[in-house]
Amino acid sequence: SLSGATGRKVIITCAITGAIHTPSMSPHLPVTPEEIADSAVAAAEAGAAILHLHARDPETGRPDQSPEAFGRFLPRVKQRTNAVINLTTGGAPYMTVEERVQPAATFRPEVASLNMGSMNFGLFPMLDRFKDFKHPWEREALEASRDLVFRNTFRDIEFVLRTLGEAGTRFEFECYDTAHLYNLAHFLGRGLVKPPLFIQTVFGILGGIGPHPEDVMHMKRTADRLFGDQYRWSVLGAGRNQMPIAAQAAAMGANVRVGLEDSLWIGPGQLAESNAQQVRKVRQILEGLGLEIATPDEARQILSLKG
Ligand SMILES: C[C@H](N)CC(=O)CC(=O)O
Ligand SMILES: [Zn+2]
Repeated sequence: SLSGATGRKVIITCAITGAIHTPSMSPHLPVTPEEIADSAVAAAEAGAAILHLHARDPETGRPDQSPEAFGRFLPRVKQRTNAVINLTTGGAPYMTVEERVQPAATFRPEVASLNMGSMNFGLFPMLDRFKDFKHPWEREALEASRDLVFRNTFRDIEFVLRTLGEAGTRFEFECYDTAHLYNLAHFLGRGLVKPPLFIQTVFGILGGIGPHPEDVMHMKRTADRLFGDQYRWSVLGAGRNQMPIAAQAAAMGANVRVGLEDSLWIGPGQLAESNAQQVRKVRQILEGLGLEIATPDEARQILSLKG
């Protein structure tokens, strides 16, 4: 059964590389198609049921949202694991929604991320922590985030829902604040999204809600009120908040997301050596709470995925 002998089955999502962190920040950030594929498979072997994937230019590490870039590692990942594939439609926050939707429209994954509102996306504070950059685009991207609006209008969101929904792709609804939960409720009210809703509440990104335990409570209370049992809750904490947020929320019934997309760390001032290392750490925390890890097929059942 999905609620194991001792505890509930918890879905671990691992976000392998993302588009926020840059290669000079950590030698362990997967950049090339080989690195992304190997890291994804290792994360699945460590216990991740869902793999959230972005692509990068192998030379510069710059985010690359072209279907070709995803095609360089996806077949290899699918050959080596039956983990659920979750392709980003967020891309990098400065890309257009037409560009951002291309990989998922091409590969029709079981899951695609969907950002539920427009927001400031403050990456520039990382310039206080990281000083030396190999590639000029790295510092430029962080600096540019002072003026950056991550655009996700109601028309953009509807466009992604219609473009991908037709192919049976379901969504990881990225909610960075309570407003985004209300936006999701709006689309539920219009029948444009179907329960169970996989809601990924995001904590600690500058421009979104903070990482305080009361912020976690506030997002959960709001989601419970708006969606009742029609949603499956998951949390991600950015940076140093990753494991504390996972621990608190898992004890309250949440699924969890880890990965180098969301945090480069494994401990205070200690860079994580791999995505799998973060999966093993969060797994330890979850099993310490008496919880069991969901397999990919159990995750498909919990989230009603097309499989
Ligand atoms: C905070 C995360 N970067 C949220 C994210 O993963 C967005 C996406 O890819 O669509
Ligand atoms: Zn992402």
